[in-house]
Amino acid sequence: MTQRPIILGIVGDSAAGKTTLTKGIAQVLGEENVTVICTDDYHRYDRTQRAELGITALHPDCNHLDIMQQHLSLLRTGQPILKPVYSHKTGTFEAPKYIKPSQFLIVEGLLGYSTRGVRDCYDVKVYLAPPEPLRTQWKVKRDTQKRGYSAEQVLAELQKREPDSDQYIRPQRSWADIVVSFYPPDDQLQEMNGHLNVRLVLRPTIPHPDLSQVITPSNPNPPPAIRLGLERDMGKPVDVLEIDGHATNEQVRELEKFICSEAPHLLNVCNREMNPEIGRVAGTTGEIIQSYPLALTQLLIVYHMLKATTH
Ligand SMILES: Nc1ncnc2c1ncn2[C@@H]1O[C@H](COP(=O)(O)OP(=O)(O)O)[C@@H](O)[C@H]1O
Ligand SMILES: O=C(COP(=O)(O)O)[C@H](O)[C@H](O)COP(=O)(O)O
Repeated sequence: MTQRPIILGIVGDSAAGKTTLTKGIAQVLGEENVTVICTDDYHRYDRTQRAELGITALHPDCNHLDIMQQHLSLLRTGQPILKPVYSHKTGTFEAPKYIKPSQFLIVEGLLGYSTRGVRDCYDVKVYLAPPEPLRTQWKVKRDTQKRGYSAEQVLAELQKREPDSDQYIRPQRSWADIVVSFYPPDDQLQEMNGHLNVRLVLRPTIPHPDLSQVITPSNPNPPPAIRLGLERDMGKPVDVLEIDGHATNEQVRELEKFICSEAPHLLNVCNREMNPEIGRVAGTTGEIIQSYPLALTQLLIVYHMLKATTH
């Protein structure tokens, strides 16, 4: 049993859902067992300086990626760090914070997989890739409600950032063990967060549970609510698991039980009475999000984190 912290990376563009997923996973693992780090704290310039220099927060040069990597290497061996603190409220830096990692460490942010050295620090790597229209909707909502921007400012900022998103953020998808995309059914972009489907790209870079034992191919018309397929992602073969927001409790339970039976450490997590919270999480704007697709995504990620403790 390993003594060092198990490190989960959650990377994705701004408002892709990193903080929300992080919170859900920390809830499942027990918040007292989890340390969370947001790599926005490693921004090199504050908001005013970025505006003066005409650089976006997404550009590698706008972040102390070398220090971030040093810190992750220290945390990986259980050592403490003095982490910088960036405030989204004021757009400035605050006093650094002493951080000693607990049993699990979640590192979430924009550029977490941008160098080889930093990628080597994680046990499990997740990339969040909602469809761009949904991310825009999420970003406008959050940044107007929580960060004091107008909708016009957010849309203009997204446009300004697009070249950096394309060049530096999205390519990181290729390094992830699991790519998570929540998406609205039938491409309807309404406010239906409770019923979003999820598409999980499972790369063979970590050993996933053999889901083909429990999800068998069936008549595609109408498509079943839980589907498993073999596809290509960025040119490489991957398994793709899709769970619809309208999947029934019974269908979800079967998959949940199978994943739980594969990892004895998950027994506590899998007991719904002990974990009524599974799949329920407060979004960064305070709303309660509860869905089976989210619950199963959390469960699969936690499965890998707990498996990593036994290596
Ligand atoms: N899985 C989800 N289901 C529904 N809404 C979500 C989900 N993830 C994120 N959101 C919405 O998107 C907003 C931005 O998400 P957040 O977690 O703050 O993104 P990030 O940390 O990547 O910038 C949240 O305030 C929430 O309203
Ligand atoms: O893109 C992000 C990252 O945060 P998140 O991934 O949570 O959206 C922020 O906009 C920058 O950190 C700049 O900060 P600010 O908006 O405070 O200038």
